[in-house]
Amino acid sequence: MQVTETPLPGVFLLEPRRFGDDRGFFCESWNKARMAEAGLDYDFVQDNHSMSAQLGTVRGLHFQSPPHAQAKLVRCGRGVLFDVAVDIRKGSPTYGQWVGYELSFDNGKQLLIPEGFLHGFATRTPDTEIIYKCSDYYAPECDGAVRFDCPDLGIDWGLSGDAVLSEKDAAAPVMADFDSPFVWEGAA
Ligand SMILES: Cc1cn([C@H]2C[C@H](O)[C@@H](COP(=O)(O)OP(=O)(O)O[C@H]3O[C@@H](C)C(=O)[C@@H](O)[C@H]3O)O2)c(=O)[nH]c1=O
Repeated sequence: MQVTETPLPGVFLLEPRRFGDDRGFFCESWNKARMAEAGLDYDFVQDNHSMSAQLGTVRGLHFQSPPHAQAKLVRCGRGVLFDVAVDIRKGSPTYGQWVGYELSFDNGKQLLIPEGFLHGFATRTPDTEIIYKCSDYYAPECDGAVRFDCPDLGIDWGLSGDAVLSEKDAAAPVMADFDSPFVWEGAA
């Protein structure tokens, strides 16, 4: 597993080693003990899998607030998506900054997003599947969102038309109207 920290400290790009043979490939997409040795010690308790039919679907930007905040380990099961993390920890030197990476079935890359970040993605192919591990269970009462196209964030999603959104995501507030429940606890 190649592990690379992104420009947002705490957010990591993971590239599992793929063992190819005549049948296809094999990879370990998560190995708790090995990742703990690399400093990424997470207890994931829920796996999520969604499919977005239309190219240009955006899900996000989402978070769960404490006491049910979630770290997530994200990968693409089919097609291509653009995955984004945004720092929303008040007082963080990188508050409001984002990183985005193309995750695809072909490249096998994964994004590790800790608590205190928004997460969202845009699909770059039809019928795109995302699979992600979460460090806490779904808690709808802690569910929150920020508009994916908030001008203060200025995320370049690479969309060629209007995004396909859920009603909930279309009604999400922009950063200026959003009071983050997360506070930066200092450099690790
Ligand atoms: C997230 C979630 C949803 N649901 C249900 C609630 C609802 O009826 C249906 C669809 O939920 P949503 O519209 O919130 O699904 P979606 O917009 O795909 O939400 C997800 O987006 C990505 C970007 C994330 O990071 C996730 O944490 C999650 O927020 O699934 C669960 O049962 N468990 C879950 O963990």
